Amino acid sequence: MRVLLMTAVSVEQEAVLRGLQGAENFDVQLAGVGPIQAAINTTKVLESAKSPYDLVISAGIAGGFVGRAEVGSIVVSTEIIAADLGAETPEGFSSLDELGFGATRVPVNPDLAKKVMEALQTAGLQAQSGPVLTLSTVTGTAETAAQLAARIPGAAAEGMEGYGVALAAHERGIPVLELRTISNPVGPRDRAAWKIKDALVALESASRVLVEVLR
Ligand SMILES: O=C(O)c1cccc(C(=O)CC[C@H]2O[C@@H](n3cnc4c(=O)[nH]cnc43)[C@H](O)[C@@H]2O)c1
Repeated sequence: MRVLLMTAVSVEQEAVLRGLQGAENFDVQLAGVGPIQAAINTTKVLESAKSPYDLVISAGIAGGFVGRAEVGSIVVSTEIIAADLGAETPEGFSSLDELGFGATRVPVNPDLAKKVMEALQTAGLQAQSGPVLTLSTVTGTAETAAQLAARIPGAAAEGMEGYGVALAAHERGIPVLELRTISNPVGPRDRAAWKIKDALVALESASRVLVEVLR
C-alpha cells in the first residue's frame, strides 16, 4: 500500500519520519497550517506523484475534547468535518450541508480506521476514535468548545488541516484518514501550556505502528 502523510509543519513531519524508520511505501509532505493551504499543497503532491497513492493521512498535533481525548493520547478519525464551514443564524450555526451548498464531512473507511485503532491499542498506546474537526480558528473559550461538542456528538479532536487534506484526496477517489495526537485540551486559550513535545512523541509512536498495519 502506498501512503501519503501530510503534516502541517516540519516538527510534525520529522516526528512522523522518525516513527516510519525509512519505510519505503510512505511519503511525508508538508501541508502548511490551515485547511486552504493544506488542500492546495495536498493537491500539488497528488498531481505530481509518479505513481498513485492508495491512502492519504492528515497527521499532526491537535486539541482534544475534554472527556474524549486526553493530552498525549492519539485520535483516529471516524469522520473528518469542516466544523466552521457554514453560516451563523439567529437560531444557531447552519452547516454548508444544511444550507444546501456542499458537504462539510469527508467519510473515512470504517474498516481501515478500526484496523489502525486496534493496532495502536495492541501496541499499548492510548488511542480513541471519533470525528475529528477542522477549524480555521483554534477554539479559545469553554463556550465554543461546548457548542462544538454539542453540535457534533462524539467530537474527539480539532485541528486546522484535516478537511483540506481529506477533500483534496477524496475528490480524486483516494481513501483518507486523520491521525492526531493531543497537545492541549480544546477550550480556554493557554498556548504556553500546550504539551507539544508529548504530542510529538505520541505522533512518532503512532507512526511506528502505521508501518506494521499499512503494508
Ligand atoms: O497561538 C495561537 O493563537 C495560534 C493560532 C493559530 C495557530 C496556532 C498554532 O500553533 C498552529 C496549530 C497547529 O497545531 C494544530 N493544533 C494543535 N492544537 C490545536 C487546537 O486546539 N485547535 C486547532 N488546531 C490545533 C493545528 O492543526 C495546527 O497545525 C496557534
